[in-house]
Amino acid sequence: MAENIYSKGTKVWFPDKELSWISGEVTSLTRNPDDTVKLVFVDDRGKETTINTTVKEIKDGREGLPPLRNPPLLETADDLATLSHLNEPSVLHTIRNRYAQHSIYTYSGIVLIAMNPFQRVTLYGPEIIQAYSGRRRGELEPHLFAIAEDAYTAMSRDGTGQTIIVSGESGAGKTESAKYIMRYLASVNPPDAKSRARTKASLDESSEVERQILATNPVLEAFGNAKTTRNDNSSRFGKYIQILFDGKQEIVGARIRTYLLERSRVVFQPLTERNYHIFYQLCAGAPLKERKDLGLDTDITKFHYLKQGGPSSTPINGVDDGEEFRQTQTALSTIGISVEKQWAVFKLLSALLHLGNIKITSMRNDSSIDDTDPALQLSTRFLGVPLADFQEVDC
Ligand SMILES: Nc1ncnc2c1ncn2[C@@H]1O[C@H](COP(=O)(O)OP(=O)(O)OP(=O)(O)O)[C@@H](O)[C@H]1O
Repeated sequence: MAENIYSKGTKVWFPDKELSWISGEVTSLTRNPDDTVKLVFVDDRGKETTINTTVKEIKDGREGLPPLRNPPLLETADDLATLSHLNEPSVLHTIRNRYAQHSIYTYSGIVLIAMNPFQRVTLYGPEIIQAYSGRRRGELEPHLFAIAEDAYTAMSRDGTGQTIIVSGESGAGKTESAKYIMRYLASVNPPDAKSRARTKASLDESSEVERQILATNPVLEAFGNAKTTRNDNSSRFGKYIQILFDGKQEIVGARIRTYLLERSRVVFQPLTERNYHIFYQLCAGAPLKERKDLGLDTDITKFHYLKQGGPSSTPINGVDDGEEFRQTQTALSTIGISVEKQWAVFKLLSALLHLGNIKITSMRNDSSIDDTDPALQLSTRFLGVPLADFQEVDC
């Protein structure tokens, strides 16, 4: 019945140019004997809207009828699946209300929706890990740790692999969320341990393999993340991380597969954006001798491949590239890459930077590179390519 869906005082939503959606309510409903219905609404700006419809159209949910608003009690529900009216404005409004109360997570059935807080939040400490470990979903506030715990429990119980998919637009918080999930999994004890959650002290003493797994993050970010207009630390690749457990549910290793690295960024960056972090880290953090040997400079404007984003692209607010370089080196060592190999990689990166500085002179039907071009000499030396061979390559 029309009166059951819309009646005087029923709260609804209207589209709004400024706010996306604005609240309104039914101020009168007239049902005629021929089952036509006249609905009058007033929104929060005082604008009146009249809709002529029929009982059948209301029952069928005709397009164009304003979506219904939920009762206030449900408007901060921690699971969208419990909303009486599940429509776009109700979903957005509930998530917004929760965000205003500092609850950045909301469930939607088995899915966890995360709103990026864009600031440090005290939600991920060892005491919170302890609180979620061994608890069922729904016992505590929605959280990434509850999702990780669910996956861990299902794996232990059923002995089958579990998958957590993290998706969202650029800057939504996927990388951060995946790191917290990894940290959680690296921090919980197997189900038969005396205590499900580690104490703070034993959290600090995580095993070598757990530390190695967590150390993959700074490495992947140094080589695969860059500043973009949307995100200062944007992952320019997709990744599939497998965390491997033994029969006792203890972590024994990890496998990481990466996909579709944005390779073009190495040679070109749009205005305000940067190349991959590692290049800036290397220039800022290489010790004096190595910097000299590799022909690097702390002034990144000396390199064509680093300066195309313009002066506002670097440094990144709150990021010390030199310090990050040391952290990348430590992480590389933790995952077992020798210092010698690390410098072989850094030499290759330096070769790329010098390649970008080679001056190519175009002639009528040809082009040439001057033998004495220092960028040519350095890049070929670091790549181990004879200078003459390089000059002759047809592009
Ligand atoms: N849970 C969080 N707590 C605090 N800050 C966060 C959180 N999640 C994201 N951020 C902030 O938002 C920024 C962007 O997040 P993140 O890099 O995870 O996005 P993304 O979805 O992986 O983006 P991209 O697809 O561009 O890689 C982070 O650098 C961080 O500053």
